[in-house]
Amino acid sequence: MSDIERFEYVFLGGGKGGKTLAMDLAKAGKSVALIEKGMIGGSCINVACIPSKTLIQSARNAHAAKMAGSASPGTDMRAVRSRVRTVVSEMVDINMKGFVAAGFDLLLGTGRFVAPRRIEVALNDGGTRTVEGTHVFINTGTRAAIPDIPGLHASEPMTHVEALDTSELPEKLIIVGGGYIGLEMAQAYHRLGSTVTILQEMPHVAHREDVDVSEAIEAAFEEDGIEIKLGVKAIRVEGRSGDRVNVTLSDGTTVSGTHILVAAGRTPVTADLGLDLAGVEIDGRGIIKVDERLATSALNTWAIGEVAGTPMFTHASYDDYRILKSQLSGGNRTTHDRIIPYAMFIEPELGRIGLNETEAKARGIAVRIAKLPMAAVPRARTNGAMRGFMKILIDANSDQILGFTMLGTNAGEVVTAVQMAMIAKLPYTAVRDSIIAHPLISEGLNILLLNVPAAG
Ligand SMILES: Cc1cc2nc3c(=O)[nH]c(=O)nc-3n(C[C@H](O)[C@H](O)[C@H](O)COP(=O)(O)OP(=O)(O)OC[C@H]3O[C@@H](n4cnc5c(N)ncnc54)[C@H](O)[C@@H]3O)c2cc1C
Ligand SMILES: NC(=O)c1ccc[n+]([C@@H]2O[C@H](COP(=O)([O-])OP(=O)(O)OC[C@H]3O[C@@H](n4cnc5c(N)ncnc54)[C@H](O)[C@@H]3O)[C@@H](O)[C@H]2O)c1
Repeated sequence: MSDIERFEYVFLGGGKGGKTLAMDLAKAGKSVALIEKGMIGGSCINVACIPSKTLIQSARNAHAAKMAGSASPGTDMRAVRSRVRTVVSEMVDINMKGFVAAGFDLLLGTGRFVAPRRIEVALNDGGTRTVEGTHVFINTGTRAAIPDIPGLHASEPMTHVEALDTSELPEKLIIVGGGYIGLEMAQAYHRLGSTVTILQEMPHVAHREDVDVSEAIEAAFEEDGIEIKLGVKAIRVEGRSGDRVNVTLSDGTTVSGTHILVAAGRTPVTADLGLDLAGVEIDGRGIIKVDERLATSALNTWAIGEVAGTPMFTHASYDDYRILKSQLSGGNRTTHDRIIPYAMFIEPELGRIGLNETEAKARGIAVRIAKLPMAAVPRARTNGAMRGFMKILIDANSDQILGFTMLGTNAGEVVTAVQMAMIAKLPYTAVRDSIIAHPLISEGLNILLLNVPAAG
């Protein structure tokens, strides 16, 4: 074993929360090491949010040109990939500059615990280093889960990693999974010119949402020409992605395509970390067990982001950073009761903060509900974006806003406005009676909130 190098703080994996805390601590003069196997800035920047939102924007541009009546010259996937790569590499560069400016010790290689808070790193350019931290943070993320379907592995399916870095437009794309990645990629590739079929084993896509939301997404996608097969399991895959694939379904039918993309959830990156040697416990799914301070079962060993079971969003990993910063400096911020908003970047866009109807019912919370079709919002009409609706949940006995879901153009931004009202604990009437500029999409909130049933 190489000599042991000692640091006050060691980070295994450089995801959103970890890299941010590492930079903060290093800037404050602490001795810090960050071990990263290759993705400077983490998965969001390299293989997830940033390349996907860049690809989605290219697909939107192609769609808008088509809607405006421009002759469709066909997609130049080399140009699309080149744009994605440029945006990613610029952001990697910004991250690298931030790392250098912060001045922590960056170990490029794969880390593995060999003892509590001691990690051996197989360096990418050869050799090993062993580092030990007074505090250690695990921020290794997740990777695409490949369901155990006969023939699927052998078909060499794409995951988001390949789908976001290709110069080849699939002629007929089969997507396994109708969640975030499946839906975002399905619409993007359809707009770029692929024929797309989504296979979703649950009764609906976006299965964590209320059924009216899922059904509206299904209707919008089907109207656009994306095929969705609901409530079916793929039971066998034959062929190879990139050439020809045939998928046999549980209902006895077969779907054929040229490519297959798996978007069926995530597996935590914990299996090869030597966590048993570190005294760090995992649960049955391989997720690191943490308490509400993000402390693991081992002394001074913490976990951050998806590997700790934090909801799978960059802003949630970032909030883990806030929690750990607070914990290290004697504060008391925890994961308890935090409300995490999210947006799904499809059109119509999906955004949500707080409870939906299904969750309120399951928790026995009495609510008043108001719903407004996007067609009632003037700006949605001017934009030709009338699909979807807004839905708000108000406490039955007070005027507090408990949750807001929107399927419609700019949903993520409108959700943020509602989120601010919720943080300020404003009664819904304050938002209802506020002057919102005309014709913004947010103006729909004025109209929506007029429809809230009276209390009692
Ligand atoms: C296609 C896709 C699109 C997404 N879009 C969005 C979006 O629009 N908005 C949003 O909020 N979220 C989005 N997400 C989720 C978001 O990317 C993650 O929640 C976010 O990146 C947080 O990740 P993290 O902090 O848990 O770790 P990650 O960012 O995954 O970082 C883990 C790091 O650990 C490194 N690592 C792993 N093992 C080792 C080891 N043994 N040694 C050294 N290094 C190691 C990895 O290389 C990686 O850099 C998307 C995800 C995907 C897959
Ligand atoms: N806009 C965003 O913020 C964004 C974008 C992409 C990803 N993400 C994050 O990444 C996470 C992972 O995304 P994801 O799409 O892989 O997971 P997901 O959990 O969102 O969706 C996976 C879907 O696949 C289905 N499924 C699972 N196994 C299947 C099978 N064998 N056959 C057919 N369907 C199957 C599930 O029922 C589920 O609906 C998301 O939960 C989200 O938190 C966020």
